[in-house]
Amino acid sequence: MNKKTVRDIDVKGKRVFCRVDFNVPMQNGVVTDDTRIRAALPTIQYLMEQGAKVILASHLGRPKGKVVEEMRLNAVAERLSELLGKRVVKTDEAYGDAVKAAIAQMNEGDVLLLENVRFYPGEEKNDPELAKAFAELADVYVNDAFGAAHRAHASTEGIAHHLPAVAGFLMEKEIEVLGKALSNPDRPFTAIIGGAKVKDKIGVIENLLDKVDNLIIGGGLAYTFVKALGHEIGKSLLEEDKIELAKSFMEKAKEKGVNFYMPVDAVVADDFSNDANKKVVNIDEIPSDWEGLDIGPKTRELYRDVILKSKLVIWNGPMGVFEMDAFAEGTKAVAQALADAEGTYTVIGGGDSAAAVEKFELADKMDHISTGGGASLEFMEGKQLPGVVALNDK
Ligand SMILES: Nc1ncnc2c1ncn2[C@@H]1O[C@H](COP(=O)(O)OP(=O)(O)O)[C@@H](O)[C@H]1O
Ligand SMILES: O=C(OP(=O)(O)O)[C@H](O)COP(=O)(O)O
Repeated sequence: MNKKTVRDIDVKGKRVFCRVDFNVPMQNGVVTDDTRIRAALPTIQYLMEQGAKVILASHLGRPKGKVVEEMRLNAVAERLSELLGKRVVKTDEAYGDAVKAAIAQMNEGDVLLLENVRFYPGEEKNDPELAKAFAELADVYVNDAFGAAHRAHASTEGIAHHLPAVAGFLMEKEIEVLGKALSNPDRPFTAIIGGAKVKDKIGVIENLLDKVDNLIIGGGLAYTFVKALGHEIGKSLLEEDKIELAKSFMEKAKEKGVNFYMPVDAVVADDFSNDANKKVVNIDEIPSDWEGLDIGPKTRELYRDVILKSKLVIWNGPMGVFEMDAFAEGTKAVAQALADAEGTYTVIGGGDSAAAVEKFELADKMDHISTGGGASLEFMEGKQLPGVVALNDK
């Protein structure tokens, strides 16, 4: 990565505004998954050890510029205090005089968490005044919020124009792993793209077709490709306006010598529910009033073989409706193949694929699980992430 990191600057005694992504799931005021908090610990602990005054900032949810009580960061501060074994001070605002006063009380190695930055309308508008108000709190800016790096907001982008601005360790690792995959991959390099909609994955398929040896398609979006081959897909998900695009992707794959893998069979159901009637059919035999909700057993075998023969695999998007146990087998089989693949570097794009490997308790078998769904998708589309671009070059 050609951006400066926390290693490149001296932070002793300095006030460090560190943007993290603590956008974590919560229920009844308790953090239910602290993965993103734990992922930021190396940077926070490093800053503490170096004698910085660590001022953390994050968004939570989408409060749309207003205070939403359930989206306060108090529970996050509590969980962070437990993980650090040190009390984290939490302010009720994210800038202004009260916050400045709290910061003035900090000693070297102390940690303070600001209130949800999205309580202010200027955050998502990247309002220069708000960026300045954040910058006034600190001497240095560190961005460790990979999950929000695709957002050009006041605390992820604007502030970087007012202070020395560097990446944290999580940001560095995410960019290096994904960056290496796209620029200098070990081969065979396989991408597995699933999920609901072709529309959401156009950019990533387009970009990856120039880079991969194998492209595996699954999930709801696969049915538009099946339709493009001329097969009936019953009530399966279809994006009529993307059929031509699906055809062009298959043609492009052929031209480029990319092996394009599609489901050869499917688990179809007579209703979109966990206890629907279901059966396995060949992909060209989907009955007219049934819908494909998972890849079938032959497809699972086929995909497993490709995965086991790869040196690098990137996975984004489930193979079926994995939230329902009846249609989780395909996604589980792919996760299991990744877990079993020895000598294969496995990268899980965030979002539902990360949720799936957690659900199947295979997370510790993966080499890298991205903390950003949208961010890793945009990165894989070949887009520049504003939160990274704004940091100081090496
Ligand atoms: N065959 C299918 N039919 C309908 N929905 C599906 C199918 N396969 C997967 N899905 C749904 O797609 C959703 C995930 O899609 P998406 O948001 O695009 O993935 P990601 O978050 O990994 O980018 C899941 O909720 C899953 O249930
Ligand atoms: O959870 C996030 O996105 P993700 O679910 O795509 O990983 C990030 O915190 C970004 O949140 P946002 O999509 O509300 O900007």
